[in-house]
Amino acid sequence: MTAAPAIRVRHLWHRFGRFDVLRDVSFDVAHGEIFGFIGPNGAGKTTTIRVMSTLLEPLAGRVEIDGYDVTIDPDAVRKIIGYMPDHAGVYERVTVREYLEFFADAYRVPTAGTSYAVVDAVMELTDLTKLRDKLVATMSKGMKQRLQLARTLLHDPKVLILDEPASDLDPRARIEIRDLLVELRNLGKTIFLSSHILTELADVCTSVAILERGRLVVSGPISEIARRLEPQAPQHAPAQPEAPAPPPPVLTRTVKLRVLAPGEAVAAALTGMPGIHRVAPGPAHTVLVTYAGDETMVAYIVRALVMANIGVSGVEPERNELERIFLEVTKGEVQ
Ligand SMILES: Nc1ncnc2c1ncn2[C@@H]1O[C@H](COP(=O)(O)OP(=O)(O)OP(=O)(O)O)[C@@H](O)[C@H]1O
Repeated sequence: MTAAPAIRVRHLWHRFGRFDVLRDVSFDVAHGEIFGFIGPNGAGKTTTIRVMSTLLEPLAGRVEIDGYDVTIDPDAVRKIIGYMPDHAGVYERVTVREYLEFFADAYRVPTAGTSYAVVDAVMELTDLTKLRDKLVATMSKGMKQRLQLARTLLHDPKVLILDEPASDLDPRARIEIRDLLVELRNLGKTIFLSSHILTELADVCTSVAILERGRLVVSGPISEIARRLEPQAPQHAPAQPEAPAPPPPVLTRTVKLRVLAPGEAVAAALTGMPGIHRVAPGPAHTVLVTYAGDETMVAYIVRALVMANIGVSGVEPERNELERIFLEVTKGEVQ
């Protein structure tokens, strides 16, 4: 493994006409990550991806894939990446197998004569073996998306760059793509994916970069960003103010608990516990507990309930970490 990150973007600028589409974008993607590149429509995600995939020369800045500069060494980059554009068409009048054999030849993948073992392996991995003789034209959108992903895997790329891989998919197809991405990561691939819908693949991402109007708002591992956004204790006692200063805003989280007792019993058990802000009924016989603090508070809450003889059968954050980060760092242009 090289010392260089899988993807390194430095001070990337791009302009279409007089419009700055990317403005000083910098971030790193470590090897083995599933990295979510998130931003609203028009934020500049596809433009960044096209630069990373050697399809567009940046106006300024530098992008490296596994240490290779996309402008200086595009051929080396193309061998390392598997790029799946958004809304790419597929050839319709061929079978799944014919489609993949065609691209295996186009990529000059060694095929051991006409046996195309690599196509078999990729179909197996992407769960397309059963559909091998199916005409592409008759496949659902989700299946076609899987076929596209299979195509990007034929030359065994180290880094997958997927532009909106789950857009327009129904929930089942989305889950299937998500599971496949996790499997690919377990095989050692680095996966860079973009999305304008926050919740789409958020739960599989290990790190994210959030782009808004061509500028990077935040990037890094989700847990680290969340920690950075934790309210900090004041460093110094404030000088004696004339009038009492308004209290600083307290950032809170809400956890949804499934409990084997009425909500009033939960409220009674948690009343007076430091950090608890609110206990309210939640959907479908759950209780929403709002608290200040980090995840250890959840452990204290559960312990307090168990000590009060209240069984807890489920614990889930009302909003996942990424959604919380999003709401705090963006200006509200994201779904
Ligand atoms: N070839 C082009 N010529 C002129 N303007 C362009 C071109 N490509 C993109 N743009 C503009 O650049 C901005 C960023 O586009 P880009 O496609 O990178 O955004 P995006 O974040 O991928 O959005 P989406 O989620 O809609 O795909 C948009 O305002 C878009 O209209």
